[in-house]
Amino acid sequence: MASHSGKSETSAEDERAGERQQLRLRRFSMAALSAVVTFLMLVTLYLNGMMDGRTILAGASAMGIGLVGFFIAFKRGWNLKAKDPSLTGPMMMLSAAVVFLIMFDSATARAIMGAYLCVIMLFGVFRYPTRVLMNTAIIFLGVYACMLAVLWLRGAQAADMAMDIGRLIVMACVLPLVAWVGGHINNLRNTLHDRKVFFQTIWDTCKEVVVVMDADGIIRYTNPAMKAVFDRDPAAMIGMHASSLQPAHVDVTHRLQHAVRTLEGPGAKACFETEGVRADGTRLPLEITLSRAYLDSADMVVVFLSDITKRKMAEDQIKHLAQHDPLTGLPNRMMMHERLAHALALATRQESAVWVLFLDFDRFKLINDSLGHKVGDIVLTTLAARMVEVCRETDTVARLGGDEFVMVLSETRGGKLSESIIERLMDKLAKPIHVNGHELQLTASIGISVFPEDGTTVDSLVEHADVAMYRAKQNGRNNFCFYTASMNDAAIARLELESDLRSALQRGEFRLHYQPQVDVASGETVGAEALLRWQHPTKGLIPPAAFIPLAEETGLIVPIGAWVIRAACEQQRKWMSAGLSPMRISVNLSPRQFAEDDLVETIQSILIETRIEPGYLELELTEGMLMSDVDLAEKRLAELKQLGVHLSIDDFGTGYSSLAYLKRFPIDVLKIDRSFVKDLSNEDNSKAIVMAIITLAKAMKLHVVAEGVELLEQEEYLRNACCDRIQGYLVSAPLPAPEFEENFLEKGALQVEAA
Ligand SMILES: Nc1nc2c(ncn2[C@@H]2O[C@@H]3COP(=O)(O)O[C@H]4[C@@H](O)[C@H](n5cnc6c(=O)[nH]c(N)nc65)O[C@@H]4COP(=O)(O)O[C@H]3[C@H]2O)c(=O)[nH]1
Repeated sequence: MASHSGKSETSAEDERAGERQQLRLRRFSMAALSAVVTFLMLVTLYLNGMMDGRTILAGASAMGIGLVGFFIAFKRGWNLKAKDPSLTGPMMMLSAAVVFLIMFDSATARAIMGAYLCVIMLFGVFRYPTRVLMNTAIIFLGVYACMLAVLWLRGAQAADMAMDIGRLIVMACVLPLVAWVGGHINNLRNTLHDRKVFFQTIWDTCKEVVVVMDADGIIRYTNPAMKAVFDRDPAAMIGMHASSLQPAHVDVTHRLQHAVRTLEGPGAKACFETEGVRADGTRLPLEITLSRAYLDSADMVVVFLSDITKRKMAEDQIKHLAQHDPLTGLPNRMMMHERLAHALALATRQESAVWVLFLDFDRFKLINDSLGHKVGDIVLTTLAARMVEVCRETDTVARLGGDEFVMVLSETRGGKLSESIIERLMDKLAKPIHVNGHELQLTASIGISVFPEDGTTVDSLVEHADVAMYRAKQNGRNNFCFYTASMNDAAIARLELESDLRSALQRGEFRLHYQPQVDVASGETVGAEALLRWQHPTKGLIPPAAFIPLAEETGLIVPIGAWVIRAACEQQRKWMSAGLSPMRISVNLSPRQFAEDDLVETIQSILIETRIEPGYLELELTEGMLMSDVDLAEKRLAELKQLGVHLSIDDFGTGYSSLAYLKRFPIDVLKIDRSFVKDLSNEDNSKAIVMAIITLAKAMKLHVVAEGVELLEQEEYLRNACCDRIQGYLVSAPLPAPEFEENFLEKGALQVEAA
C-alpha cells in the first residue's frame, strides 16, 4: 500500500517535471522565433542597403548554432543539470554576443541598437529600479566605448567614428538621466501600489461603515463593514440614497446638510448620533462622523457610521446603576431628588400637595448584626416590595442607604392624601417576614413633611421629614409623626451634640466611673466595670446612653473607645503604683470598635505602655456583635484570647445567640442582663431565665455576673442559684476613681489572679 502510494507520488512528480520541461521548451521556441523575426528585420535592412550581408550572415549563423545547441540541450534534458534549467543566463549571453557581433560590424546596427536600448530603457522605467537601469546603461556604454576603441585601432572611417562617438556622448548624457528619472517613477509607482494595498486593507477590515456620498446624498463607495453592520450588500448600496440606511420615521437630511455646511477647511469633521436600520428592519443606534473630501473631480462627503449599541447599553446600565439602589432596585437618593423636584413642579402648577415620608426601620440594625447581612438584605428587599405595593405609579419609593427609605406621595385631583395611607403602609410593613426559619417582625418609624407647608424645596422637605422621623422614634417605635417647626430645635440640638462630641476628646471632657463587682459567696469586691461619662462644659455630666449611640453612628466611638481602655489601664497602673491590690477591670467594646482591623494591636500597645498584665483587663461584648459575623467574631476573639485578656458577654439573654455558636467562642464570663434581674422578685419567667443562664454558664465552665442588682431579695435569689458575682446599686452606683478607691480599694480589696 505504502509502496503503491510512493509510486503514484513519484509518477505525479515526473509528470510535473515533464510539464515544466515542456514549458521551458515552449519559452525557448518563442525566444527562437523572436530571433528569427529579428533576423528577418536585418535581412530587410540588408535589402535596403543599410547593412552589410556578411555581418547578418555571421550573426544569424552564430545565433542559429547557439539555438540548435540550446534545442538539443532542452531535448536531451541537459539543461536540468544547470542551476537555472531555463538557461536564461546562457541564452542572454548568446543574444548579447550576437548583438555585439552585429554591432561591431555595422554602424547601422549600432545606431539601431542605441535607439533600441533607449526605447527599452524608457519602457523599463515603469518596471525596473534605478540600480538595474543604471547598470544596464553603464554596461552598454562601456561595451560600446570598447567596441569603438577596437574599431579605431583597426582604422575605421573617420566619419563613422565621429558619428559613433557623438552617439556615445548623447547616450552617455541621456541614459543615466533616463535611469535616474525612471528609478524615481518606479519608486513612486511602488509607493502608490503599497499605499493602495495598505488603504484597501484598512477599508476592507475597518469595523466602522464608511460611506462616500456625493453632494446629492448618493452613495458612491462603501466598505465591506456595510454587510456586517447593516446586513446589506456593499455593492448593491452603490448608487442608492444614503437615507435608505435610516428608518422611515427618522429624517436626518437637515442635520446632515447643516453638519456638512459647518465643515470648513481640511480635517474638519462633524459628529452626531442617530438611528439606522438594518436590511431586516431592525434599528440600531449610530454615531455619525462626517468630513469632506474631493474625489473624481467632485466634492464628496465621507461618512463614518459606528454601531454604538454596546456603548448605549453600557451607558443605560451606568445610568441605571447611578440612579438606583443595587439591592432593592429602587431609585436611590439622586433619582429621588429628581423625582421629588418633578413632583414639586407639578404640584406647584396644580396647586396640590406632596407628602415626603422618611422611613427608618426599628430594630433593623439588631437583625442585621445578629442574623447577618444576608438576612438583612432579604428583609430590606421584602420591605421595599411592600412599600412599592402601597404606592401608585406616580409615587416614588427610594432607598437612601441602610434601612432609610423615602417615599414621595403626590396628591391627585381624584383623591386627597390622608393618614389612612400611612396606617395602611405601617400595617403592611409590620407583617412578619420569614427568613431562614426566623419569623421577623419589623416596624417603621415614619416622619412626614408636607409640601408646601413644611418646605418648598427638595432638601428642606427631606430634611424636615428626617427630623419628624427622629421624633417618631423618640415617641416610641412603630409610629409616624408629621413635621412641626419646633422639631427642628431638637434636630439642631442633636447636631450641636455631635459637634461637641467631636471635640470632647481633645478637650479632655471624658471621665470614667467604676462600679464594683462583688463575689456573692465572700461579699468581697473582685472587679469593677469602667463606665464612661461626659463632663460637658455647659450641660454637666452626660450619661453614656445620651451620646454613645451618636458616637457609634458617627464612628467617633473608635477613638473614644480606645481612650476608655487606655484610661482604665492607666488608672489601674496608678492604683498598683500606690500599693493597692490590683483587680480586673472590665470595659465595654462597641460593635464598630470590635470590627476595627487594628483592635488587637491597639489593645496590646496600651497594655504594654501602661505595663498592665492582660489578665487584669476584661472586654465586654454584646451578643449582636458576635452574631453579625460569626466567622470574624471567632477569629477576633481568638486573637484577643491569645493576647491574654478576659472576655465576657454583656446583656446576655437579650440577643439572638445560638448556643451552638457560644461554644465556639473563648468566653470567660456571661453577664445576665439587668432586665431579667429587675423582674426576679415578681416574674417566674425571669427566674427561669436567670436559672437557665447560670446553669448554662456552669456547664460551660464560665463565670456569671448578674447586673443591675438593686434589692436584697434579688441578691438572695442569685446566691441560691449559685451566681458567682453581682453588680448593681445594692453594692454601689458607678463612682469616680477617687471615691471608688476610697470605698472599695482602701477597705482591702481582694486580689484577683490575673489569669
Ligand atoms: N437601673 C440600674 N442600673 C444600674 C445598676 N447598676 C448599674 N447600672 C447601670 O447599668 C449600666 C451597665 O452597663 P452596661 O450594661 O455595660 O451598659 C452600658 C454600656 O452599654 C454603655 N457604655 C458605658 N460606658 C461605655 C464605654 O466606655 N464604651 C461603650 N462602648 N459603651 C459604654 O452604656 C450603657 C449604660 O451605661 P451607664 O449609664 O453607665 O449604666 C450602667 C450602670 O450605671 C442598677 O442597680 N440599676
